Amino acid sequence: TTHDEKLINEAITFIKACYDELQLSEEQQQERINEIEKEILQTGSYTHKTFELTHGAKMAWRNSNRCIGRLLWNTLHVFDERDIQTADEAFDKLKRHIEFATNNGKIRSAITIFPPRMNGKDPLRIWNHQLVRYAGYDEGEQVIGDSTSIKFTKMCQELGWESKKTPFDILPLVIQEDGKAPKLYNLPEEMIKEVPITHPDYPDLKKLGVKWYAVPIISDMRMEIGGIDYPMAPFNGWYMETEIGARNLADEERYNLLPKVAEILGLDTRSNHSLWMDKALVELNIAVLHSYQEAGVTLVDHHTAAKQFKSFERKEKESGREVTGNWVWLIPPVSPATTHIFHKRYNNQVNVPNYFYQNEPS
Ligand code: HEM
Ligand SMILES: N=C(Nc1cccc(CNC[C@@H]2CCCN2)c1)c1cccs1
Repeated sequence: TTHDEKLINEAITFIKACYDELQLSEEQQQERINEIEKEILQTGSYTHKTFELTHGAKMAWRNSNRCIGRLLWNTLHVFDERDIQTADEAFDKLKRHIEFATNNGKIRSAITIFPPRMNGKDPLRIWNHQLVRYAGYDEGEQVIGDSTSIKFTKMCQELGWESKKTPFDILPLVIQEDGKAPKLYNLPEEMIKEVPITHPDYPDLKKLGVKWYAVPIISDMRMEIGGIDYPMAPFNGWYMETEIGARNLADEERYNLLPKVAEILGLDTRSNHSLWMDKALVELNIAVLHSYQEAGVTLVDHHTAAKQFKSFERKEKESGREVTGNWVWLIPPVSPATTHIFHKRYNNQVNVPNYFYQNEPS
């Protein structure tokens, strides 16, 4: 079938599912399908109405197989910013997103949707993986900061970015307009909430001078709804503690804190069977939970998150929808077998609307 026929079919599939869920009549559905068919045949594409875009973004979250946080899919705050055209205007909307989502620590899940891909071209693109993230510097024998940011940090420096080279330098936003040269935007420090990591029983942990940022905002994925691609649609939720305590701060290739935590705990790090690494790991995750609680920043522990996911499974069944999921990503990296997720299987079929990886912008 031609490009237009393929798009018409994808649009019809989406409108039927979306209008059924919103309990809109068959007539409204058929009328809208006719209207879209006409627009596609005349222009090669079609434009979502805001209510379709809003529900589509929620359906995309609900279909995200790797996400344990899907119980709240219908509470997503959607900002429709498809009339934004310049990088400067986009920067203003990204600052608004950060402030709305942070909400002084009572995090609100949100997505800001910028113009869709048209004729294979992206009107706007963010080059950052997340709106807030730490820089990484490869100083030969040692890495300073977040090793996953080394390549992006080098690119920022080539674009003229200067920094203090601490382990926690907040990266600038890199926003590209219409395939042109990308522009750098520094986020106001006061806008970025961070959490110092301390432990209720081990005061010495504070001496590590470790912190993490409050709100994870993914800015490099493509949202697909009814055959339309949205290459710039940053979305945030809140963290599950293991992401910070068992991966970002624990991985050898990241901040590699387990040996330091073990020393503070006075553990015997000479033998594996003392399980010192496991003890250090659990205490680091306890510290992360404690620190975000102290700072009044929303965070969920992996047991609560798993229980919420169980509720999501029940609610979806009641709604007559099959839950799809990616077991490998859904089990938490700490004590996975203590959750129900570990002991069952999930159909990893990828449905649309959904969020996908996309080619790096250039
Ligand atoms: C509200 C709190 C939320 C929690 C606690 C949560 C938790 C998680 C966790 C722990 C992961 C695995 C991340 C990793 O291992 O790197 C994940 C993946 C994912 N989440 Fe959620 N999530 C939340 C909200 C959201 C929202 C609002 C969206 C989108 C609207 C979303 C979409 C996704 C997607 C697309 C992935 C897969 C990312 C990838 O493939 O790299 N989540 N989520
Ligand atoms: N809690 C979150 N964590 C999350 C969700 C999606 C993607 C990511 C980043 N994942 C990429 C890293 C790097 C490879 C494996 N994990 C984190 C959320 C981020 C945005 C909304 S929820």
